[in-house]
Parts: sequence; structure tokens; C-alpha cells
Amino acid sequence: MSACEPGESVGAFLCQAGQMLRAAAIESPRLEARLLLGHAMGATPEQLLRDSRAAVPPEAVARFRAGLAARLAHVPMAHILGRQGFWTLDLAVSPASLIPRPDSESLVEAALEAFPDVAAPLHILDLGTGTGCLLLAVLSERPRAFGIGLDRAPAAAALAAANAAANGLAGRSAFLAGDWATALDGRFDLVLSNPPYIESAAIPGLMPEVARYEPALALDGGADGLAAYRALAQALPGLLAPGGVAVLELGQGQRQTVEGLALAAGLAPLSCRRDLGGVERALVLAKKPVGGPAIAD
Ligand SMILES: C[S@@+](CC[C@H](N)C(=O)[O-])C[C@H]1O[C@@H](n2cnc3c(N)ncnc32)[C@H](O)[C@@H]1O
Repeated sequence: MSACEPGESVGAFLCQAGQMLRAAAIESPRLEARLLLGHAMGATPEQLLRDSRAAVPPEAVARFRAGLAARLAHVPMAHILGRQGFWTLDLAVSPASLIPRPDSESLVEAALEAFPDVAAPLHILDLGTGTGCLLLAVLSERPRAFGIGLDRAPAAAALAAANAAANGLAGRSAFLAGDWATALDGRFDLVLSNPPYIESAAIPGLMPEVARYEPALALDGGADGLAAYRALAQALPGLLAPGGVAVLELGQGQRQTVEGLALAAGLAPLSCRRDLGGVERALVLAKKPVGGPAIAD
């Protein structure tokens, strides 16, 4: 790589890296150049802009070049930085799990709305916990709640446990590896899940950051994208405590089909919250009273 030579200024690094990232069709090249250089130099993007004539220290150059090369190969920025913000939390990420998405914060909003009492002693289950983002966000807002996060990938469960500890939530959470709820015996006030919901055949066509670098286990919902919802719909009636609700993340356009699966399994759709892009994202379900009507709107 001929650009970004030692001794050049912050401004020159940002300019050259921005051009290279733009040429690689990275969506926000200038912002990403700042994030990469800030990461390499241990500075915030704002600090870089304030002092753009300063020389980039030699020890930061190799780190920056490695990060830039990775990003040009479409490695997700969160994997290069090793971190991603979600809700109010700073979470470690790894290739073992999905990078938390802002869209998923709508599940946290729906869950908090379903349980508005801040002091409620809730028992929460997060199926397919990944980084632990959903469970940890709700625990951070409900200080008397306790939660179990479960993931098929043991490395994801370990990552979530580390995130709980780093965010001061280890005392109110436990993390396990398992296949959905097959090994669980318990009832929960709140069940959260953002399951894999992409049709298998659609995965190779996703942006390279996702198709190449995010784990198939986190994405692949089987031929019709609904395999995990079928398993969850069967399991949820046995997992919900009286008055309990489940909040499931939906892929775009999946509401009607997933509601159908839920109704057939004895669950009642209560509401569906849209994400910031207007997509119906967080489906809220309760157990149908035996012999009673559906509560659905
Ligand atoms: C879409 S990711 C969601 C991760 C995280 N909850 C989030 O919202 O960012 C789905 C997660 O479900 C996990 N998973 C897939 N199949 C599973 C199964 N059969 N049992 C438990 N977890 C599973 C994946 O490993 C992955 O971490």
C-alpha cells in the first residue's frame, strides 16, 4: 500500500484512506476513515479533526494499515474495532455472533413498554442471545430483573457473559449454550428473541460484510426463513409465566406469517412495534387464555 506513509499528517491519512474506501464502495468512507485512524491512534474522531495537521505516530501506522486493509476487504467495522454500541451499552463483538443492529433496539422498547414498572422483579429469557445485547439492555433498565441468555454457539454465550460482566450485570444474568429452550425447564415473564430469519438462498446476495463475515447460524432461517419461528412458537407457550409476554424480532414482511404460526401454537399477537425505518420489527405475543379469544388487535 503506497498511501498513508509514516510522517504524513492525520489530514493526509484521512484523505487517502477516504478515497480508497470510496473506491471499494464503502458507504460512509470519510466517517470510516476517521474511525479507523482514531482506533489506531487511540483518539476520538473529533480529536483527529481538531488536530488534522499533526503527524500520525509511527506505532499507529501499522495498526491503521491493517485496519484499512481489513475494511477494504469488507470486514465489518465493528469486527475491526471489536466493539459496537447498543442501547446505552458498549458491547464487545466477535465473529461468533451477529453485530447488534439499531433496528433491534425496537425490541427493547417493546419489552420496556410491556413492563413499565422499573422495580418489577422480572424473570427474563433471551433465546439466541448473541452478544447478549437484548437481555443486557433490558436488565440495564429494570434493576430488579434477572435473565438467562441462551445460544446454540458456545462462543456467543461466552461473549454475552463477558459483556454482562463488563457492563456490571453479571450478578443478574446467566448464560448457557443450548438448542432454543429444549434443555430449559422454567417460566419467564419476558422471553426475548431475535432469531435467524433470512431465507437460506438469499444469504449469498447480502452485502459482503454480512454474507462473508457474520455467522450463518445467526442469519439462516432455512428455506423460507421461518424455521426458528416454528421452533419458538412451539416452545413459547411452555415458557411464559402467567401474564408473561414474548417479544420476537421479525424480518421485513414476516409479520403476518409469524403471527399465523403463533396463533396456531396457542399464542396471541398483542402488538407489533416498528423500527426507526418504519419496518414492523418487534412482535409482542402472549399466551392465549385456555378456551378464550385471541387478544390480537
Ligand atoms: C440474529 S442473531 C441475534 C443475536 C442477538 N440476540 C442480537 O439481537 O443481536 C441469532 C442468534 O441465534 C443463535 N441461534 C441460532 N440457532 C439457534 C438455536 N437452535 N438455539 C439457540 N440459539 C440459536 C445464533 O447463534 C445467534 O447468536
